[in-house]
Amino acid sequence: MTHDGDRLVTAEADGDDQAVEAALRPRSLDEFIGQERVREQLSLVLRAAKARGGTPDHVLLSGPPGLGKTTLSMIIAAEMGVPIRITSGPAIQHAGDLAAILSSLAEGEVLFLDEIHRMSRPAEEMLYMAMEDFRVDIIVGKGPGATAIPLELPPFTLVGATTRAGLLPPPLRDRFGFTGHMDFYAPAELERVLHRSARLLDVPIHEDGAAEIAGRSRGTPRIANRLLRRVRDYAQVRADGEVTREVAGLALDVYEVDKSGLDRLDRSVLRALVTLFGGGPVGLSTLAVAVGEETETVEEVAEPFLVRSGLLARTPRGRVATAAAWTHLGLVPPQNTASGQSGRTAQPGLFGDEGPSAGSGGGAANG
Ligand SMILES: Nc1ncnc2c1ncn2[C@@H]1O[C@H](COP(=O)(O)OP(=O)(O)OP(=O)(O)O)[C@@H](O)[C@H]1O
Repeated sequence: MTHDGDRLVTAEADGDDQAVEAALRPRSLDEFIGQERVREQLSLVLRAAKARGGTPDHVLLSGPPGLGKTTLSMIIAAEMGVPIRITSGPAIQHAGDLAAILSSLAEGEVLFLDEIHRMSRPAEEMLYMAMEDFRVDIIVGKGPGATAIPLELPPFTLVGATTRAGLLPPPLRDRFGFTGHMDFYAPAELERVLHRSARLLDVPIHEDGAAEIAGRSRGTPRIANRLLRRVRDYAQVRADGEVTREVAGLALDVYEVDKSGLDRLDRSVLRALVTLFGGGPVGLSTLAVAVGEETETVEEVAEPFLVRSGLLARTPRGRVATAAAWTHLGLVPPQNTASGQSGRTAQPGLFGDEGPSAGSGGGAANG
C-alpha cells in the first residue's frame, strides 16, 4: 500500500478535488492551456471529422496523472456536440461489462476509458472489434454449444487514457487513429492555469503570487489548483485575502511544500539518503526502513518526482543522491558527486545524528 492520498502534491485526484475540478475544467480547445502540439493536432482531427460529417478517429491520450486527459476527452465531446460516457479500465473486468456499455452508446458518442491499460484481457479483445468494425460478438452459452451473436454498434469515438502508452498491447495501440502525448506544463503555463482558476474561484491573485504557486506545482495543473485552494485559505485567515508572493510562500511553507514542489516525504527520503548513507548507493528497502515507509511508497510516490527533478538516481547498485540533492538540502556535495557517484566518504560527521523520520535540518553541514 502506498500513502499517496493525503499528500498535497499528489497528482492523483482525491475526493476533495473532484467537485472543484468540475468547475475549473476548460470547456473548449481554445480555453485549454498549454499542450500546444496535442491541441493543434486534435483540433485538425476534430475539424476534419466535422467537415466530413462523421465521427473522429479513436484518440489515445498518454501522460502522467493530472495533466488534463479527462478534461480533453470532455472537450472532444463538447467540440463535436455529442454526449460523453466516462468509465475506466479497472471498472471493466468482464467482456459483458464492456458489451453493456458499448451497446447503449448513442450515435457519435464519446466513450472515455481511463486507465485503459488496466482492462481485462477478454474485454480488451472485444474492444478491438468494436473499435475497428463497430461490432461486438456476444457469446451465448458455454463450451462447444456456445454461439456468437453479432451486434452492430453505432459509430462512436473511443478516447483512451493511459499513464503509460508503452504498456498497451500493440494491437490495441494500432487501433487508435491519433495518439496525443501530454507533457508536464512549463511554469508560465501553470501561471496561466492559476490565473484562470483564481478568476473562477474569485480569488484575487498577483502575478508573483501565481508564479510562486506555479513553481511548487510539479508541472501539474491538478496540483496547481489544489495548492491554490490551500493558499486561498491561508490568505483569508492570516492575510487580507489577496494572494501575493509572500502569502503564497508562507502558506505553502505551512503545508511543507518547498520551492521545488517537494513535500515532507520527498525531503525525508533525500535527507536519509544524504545524511544516513552519505549519498548512497543504498538499496531501496534499506532506504524505506530508514524513512519509516513502505518500499512501494518510496518507490512509487516519492521517487518518480525526485528522479524527474534530477535529485535522485536509480542505479544498479542502489539509490544515489545527485549533487543537486545535497544543494537542495542546504549541504555541500562531496567532491565527486554527480548522478551515479557515491559521496559515501565525504560527510562522516552526519552519520547517525538524526532520526530516520526527522522533519528538518541536516544539522552538521553548512548552508
Ligand atoms: N490545460 C489545462 N488548462 C487548465 N486547467 C487544466 C488543464 N489541464 C488540466 N487542468 C485542470 O486540472 C485538473 C485535472 O485535470 P484532469 O482531470 O483532466 O487530469 P487527468 O490527466 O485526466 O488526470 P487523471 O489521469 O488522474 O484522471 C482539472 O480540474 C482541470 O481543471
